[in-house]
Amino acid sequence: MSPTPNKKTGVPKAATTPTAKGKAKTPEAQSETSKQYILVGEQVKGASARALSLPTPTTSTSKPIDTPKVKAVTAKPKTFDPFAIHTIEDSEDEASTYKTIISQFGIDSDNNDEDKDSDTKKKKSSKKSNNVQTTSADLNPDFTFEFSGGDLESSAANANSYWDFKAAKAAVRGASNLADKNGGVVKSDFSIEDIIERKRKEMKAFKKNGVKNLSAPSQKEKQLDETNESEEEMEDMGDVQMDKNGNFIFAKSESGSDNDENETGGVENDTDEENDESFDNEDNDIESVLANWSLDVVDENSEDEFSGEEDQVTVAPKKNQAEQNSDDDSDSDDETTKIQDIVNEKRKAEFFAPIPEPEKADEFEDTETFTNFRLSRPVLKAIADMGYNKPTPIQTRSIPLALQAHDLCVSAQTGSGKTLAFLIPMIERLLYRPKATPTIRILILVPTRELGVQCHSVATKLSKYTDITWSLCVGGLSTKTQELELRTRPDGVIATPGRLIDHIRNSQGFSLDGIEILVIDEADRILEDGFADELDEIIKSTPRARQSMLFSATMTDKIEDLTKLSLTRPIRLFVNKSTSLTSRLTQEFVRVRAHKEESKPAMLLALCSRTYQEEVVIFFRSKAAAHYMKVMFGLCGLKAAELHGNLTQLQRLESLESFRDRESSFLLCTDLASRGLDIPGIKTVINYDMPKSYSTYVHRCGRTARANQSGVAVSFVSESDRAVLKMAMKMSTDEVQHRVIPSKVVTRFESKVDEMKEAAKEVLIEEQREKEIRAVEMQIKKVENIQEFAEEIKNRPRKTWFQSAQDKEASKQLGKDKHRSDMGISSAEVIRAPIKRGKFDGLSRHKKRLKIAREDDKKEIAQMNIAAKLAKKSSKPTRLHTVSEPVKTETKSTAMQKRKGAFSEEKSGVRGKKKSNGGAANASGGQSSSLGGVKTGGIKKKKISNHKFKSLGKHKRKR
Ligand SMILES: Nc1ncnc2c1ncn2[C@@H]1O[C@H](COP(=O)(O)OP(=O)(O)OP(=O)(O)O)[C@@H](O)[C@H]1O
Repeated sequence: MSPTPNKKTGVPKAATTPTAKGKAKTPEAQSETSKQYILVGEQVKGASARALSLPTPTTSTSKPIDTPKVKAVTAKPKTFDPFAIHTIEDSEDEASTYKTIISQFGIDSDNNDEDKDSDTKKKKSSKKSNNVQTTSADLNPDFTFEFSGGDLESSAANANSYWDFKAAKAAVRGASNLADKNGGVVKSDFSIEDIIERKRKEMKAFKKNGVKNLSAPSQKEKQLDETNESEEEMEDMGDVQMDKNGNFIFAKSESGSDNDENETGGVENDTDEENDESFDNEDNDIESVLANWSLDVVDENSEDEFSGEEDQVTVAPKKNQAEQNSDDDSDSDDETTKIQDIVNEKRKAEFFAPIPEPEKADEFEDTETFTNFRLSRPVLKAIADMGYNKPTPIQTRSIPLALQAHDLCVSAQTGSGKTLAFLIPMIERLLYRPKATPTIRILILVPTRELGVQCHSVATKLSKYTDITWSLCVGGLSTKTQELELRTRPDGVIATPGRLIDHIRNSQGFSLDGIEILVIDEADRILEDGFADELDEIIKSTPRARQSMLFSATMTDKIEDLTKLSLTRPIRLFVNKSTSLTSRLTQEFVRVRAHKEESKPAMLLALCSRTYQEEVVIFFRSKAAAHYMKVMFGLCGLKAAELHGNLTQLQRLESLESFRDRESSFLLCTDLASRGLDIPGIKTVINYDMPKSYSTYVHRCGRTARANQSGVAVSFVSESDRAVLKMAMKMSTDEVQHRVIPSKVVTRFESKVDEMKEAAKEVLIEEQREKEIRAVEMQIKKVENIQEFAEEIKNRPRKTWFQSAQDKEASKQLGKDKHRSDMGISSAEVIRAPIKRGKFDGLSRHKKRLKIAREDDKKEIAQMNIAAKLAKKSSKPTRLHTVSEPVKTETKSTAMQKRKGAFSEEKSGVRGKKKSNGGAANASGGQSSSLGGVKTGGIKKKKISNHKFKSLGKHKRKR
């Protein structure tokens, strides 16, 4: 059986062509296709050109891969929905079939977890082995990958343990001390919960008896009370300020925003500048959209019209397509856009490789199981253990291409399974690595620590039956532990950019020279300004001949951004429109009128106490607001966890754990949690503050309605949020809903909030004191340590930092600026002036050249557009008097020409003649000629003024 080569690529079709639906292959056939698969790898052009040791799964002995025997499940149940939740009732028959297979072939049943662990341990101890078969010796040689994805009970269990915090928690800085304190369990030693609970009880007692049941203040508190006697009327508590009436003021400045959560000191922000601009332009249109909402019928201010207790939910009318198009048309210059599109498409066609033929056809849409990818047995078994039976569309498309070592640029909806789409092929390829010298071959970059923890957890699970090792290098975890781990040269490293650079610079012997596959998850985020310097440094440290894969739900295909990554003819796989949300998501909007902004806490409490009571993620624009609401929720008796950059790493992990384990019903967070986090079962996302960019909105909403589940996204929309609202309505394929919380209810909750204000203030003050005490204790401990280990500290090699303090501040500032613009914080609210950065600051020569080239390209496109416009203009019949009319607009380049003196003047005169004679500016050089021709009247005026300036000194000119 010889593979049929693909006409274009020479790649044998058999390698990527799935078997017919439901058909299982005999072991012989499987082994045959495995042989073909090896051939495929050898023939892949890009792969061989890069001379990787991982391009395709092949052993050093060139033995055919020992692929699993696929046993046909004869009575194949109805077509499988990959995401369907299998209940015992609907799958009883299937379950019995599987159980027979399980007992027959020794696949782990639910009580076999320990065995699995011991299997893994065994494998770890025999890691030095040089052959993939050695690992599979630990496995049942008769393992069968069944179509339904294995033991259903264990899949359900696995679904809940997608996240595993144990490793991360154990690696948290100083975790061992905490474990000692807490009897072996790693737990943070300070929690605000106790303070809130105490205050809540006091409030209750006060309400009941009219007496404030104050607990006796501790000695430390007494001391602090004395020192704080001279407190100012306005208390500054870091993020939250309080006026003398006890009202909290959330600083709109950067102090409250979650600016330092990513590993660079940048912010969790979103670059969608183009969209932002168009939002601004469209601002007026939204009036009509809002007016169309049944606000005339239901007004939260009018009690008579709506005096019931239930929220009213109505459908917000959507403009029809024609109206939408006409709106869009009026916003943009048709001709210019068309030309831009053509130019862009041309550049993209040159930059991206065409999708190889087999993937073009929809044949993979029907891929029944993971076996069709010819994956090795250990990988298939791990997939089955995790409960996955059918690849999602993005997995179907990207796995075969990734296995063939192509560079990929992938965009697919949130929750569509992108993590497995890159992990499966990487693990498969790692199985065939040369093992003589351990090398770090894979690098996965993620923007946030939590995403790193999650990805590490999935990678570890998928590698369960292999000897592949992973290391997690993210901020907040012990650098020492990571350093030791990196010395063992794990096969793959999952890292946040900042921590990775710290290791590149300071961990002895650590380098990225051996990297063969680079994956950037949430790539559009990492390509943003906040990470620019880090990314440059990382890319420089990895070999050019590597495979690179970029993934995101809002992936950019802007070539300007992608060139930074030195990709090799990447394939663009955009499975869904990158800005569209799943149709299983219901979008609701709650209008917040300008004078009702201060009612938002009450509205949120009303919503969470009455309507959305469980598995709710709430996004705030600042850490301070999230924390304050956490106190309010606590005082109301609602169990809420918080997740933002003001918490320690351990607290962050604990929050996630408590939310994941349903100990807390609400997760109050900043955009730190907006990307990538996969917590099964989230039912609702609430945008307490609407983000300013639509792509952030997409990522936030994407925390629910994942993996074929449905969900609701509720957003509070203020006057200033109209742009995103309009975009959301435009992009939504379904109707969006308008929710009105009755004013009676809001008023009731407002008085509750008023009642709690004093208690909340006390909680925050108490917390602040606790923190101060701890800070002093830490300081004392630090001094003691310095004294005790002075000699050792002196002898340590000096750490070098990627950025000087000034640089760090500058890039932080950049990020903050971006965050402010994303969150719509006006410059008037900004306290510090932004630090200016030179255009080419921190860029290598190569990068500088690229940037210049890109700018040149931009200029060229702009000039072409102008030329086209003028050509269009000149083709129109001209009114006689227009010839002598002065021209209002002028481009920079013509102004420059004019400054060049007599020669250029003469030239422009000639051009002017050309124009008036010929009329139409021809394409070749027509651009400047047409410009010169039209603007004769204007030139003279401008020229005089230029001369006037020239005769002045530089400083005078400025004035
Ligand atoms: N083949 C599959 N069958 C069933 N469930 C799957 C499959 N692949 C992934 N999943 C599940 O889908 C969920 C979402 O996966 P994942 O986190 O990879 O999504 P994503 O596309 O990366 O989302 P985001 O864009 O938000 O990062 C996970 O809970 C995962 O367990």
